[in-house]
Amino acid sequence: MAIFGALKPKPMKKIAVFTSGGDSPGMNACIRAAVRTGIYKGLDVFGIYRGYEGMIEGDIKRLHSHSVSNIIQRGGTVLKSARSMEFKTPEGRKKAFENLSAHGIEGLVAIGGDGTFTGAKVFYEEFGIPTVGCPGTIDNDIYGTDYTIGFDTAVNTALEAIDKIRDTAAAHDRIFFIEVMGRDAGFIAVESGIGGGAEFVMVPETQTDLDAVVKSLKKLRKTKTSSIIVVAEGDDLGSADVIMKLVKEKIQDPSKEFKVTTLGHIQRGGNPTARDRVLGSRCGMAAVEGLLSGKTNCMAGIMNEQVVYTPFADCIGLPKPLNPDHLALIDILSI
Ligand SMILES: Nc1ncnc2c1ncn2[C@@H]1O[C@H](COP(=O)(O)OP(=O)(O)O)[C@@H](O)[C@H]1O
Ligand SMILES: O=P(O)(O)OC[C@H]1O[C@](O)(COP(=O)(O)O)[C@@H](O)[C@@H]1O
Repeated sequence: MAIFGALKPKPMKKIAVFTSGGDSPGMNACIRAAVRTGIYKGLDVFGIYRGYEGMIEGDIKRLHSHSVSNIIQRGGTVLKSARSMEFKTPEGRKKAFENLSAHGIEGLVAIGGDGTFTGAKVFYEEFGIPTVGCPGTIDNDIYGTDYTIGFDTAVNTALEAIDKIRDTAAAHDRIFFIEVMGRDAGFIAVESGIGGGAEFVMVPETQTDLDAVVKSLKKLRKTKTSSIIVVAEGDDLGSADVIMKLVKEKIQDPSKEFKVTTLGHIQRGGNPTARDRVLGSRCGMAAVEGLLSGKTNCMAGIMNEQVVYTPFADCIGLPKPLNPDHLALIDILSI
């Protein structure tokens, strides 16, 4: 007799976890949580080293509870990360599938950003290995989670640098352009700008009005002797250096000194903050629980303090806009 009804998820015995794309502080907490949740639920858990590159090369090892001891406080990723061109080809993905099959791996936890989820989606659609993602990027530009793992640490790193630059900017009456990371998104710039008391924040999401900036800077000079301008690396006008030169040219005031500091990869490293450790741990656990309950092709994120599973298609395809209240705050508080 045929029995109809909802299909029960096939019981899983072996899963693997990997980190891919840009690394971010808190990824280790996420790995640790995925590994230990898997073991707690009776699974064999494997680690894939160097993301999709390691999947293609078969760089896959069994992980135990002690394999993830003493990593929660560390930046970077113990599984290493890589950007893999070969995974973008059907041949590369076939090799990856063969390696996973050889280990009997039936489910994946993919920790990374939108590129990682794009790869995971294509791979799932081709080979059907259930995959749940965790949002690991400092940029916070992923739909389906209030914050991404690593964002809070990156903002705090940028903030610490801005505080230090502010001391010397004030001492010498200088105008500083500080470039923070954010190829396509201005979240780090906005939050570090608010926290650092920046006069202006320039982000890829909005068109930067150079004339308005110059006008305001000239006006501000009557009340302030130094200024901090935070520029996201992907601003439409270019890098902090390019923007500084454009502003300098327009201000035409030889008494004013302009300086540029590019913070760069220090924002990607360092010990994760408490927030990133908790977020990483929650997402890692939710990813494994999601896999075991039959979820796939989606990301485990946290929205309003609750675990939420969002299809990869939405995480990749839907925009995550900046909070307009944050932008207004910068304008008002910089007078
Ligand atoms: N369209 C795609 N098809 C297959 N794999 C992809 C695709 N886009 C990205 N990937 C894989 O995901 C990896 C990580 O993506 P990347 O954009 O570098 O980082 P992030 O995940 O941090 O956004 C890439 O190196 C590539 O191997
Ligand atoms: O030096 P890399 O690895 O290209 O990383 C730089 C990039 O990392 C980021 O912080 C995050 O990028 P991902 O989306 O790939 O995680 C970008 O803002 C920045 O341009």
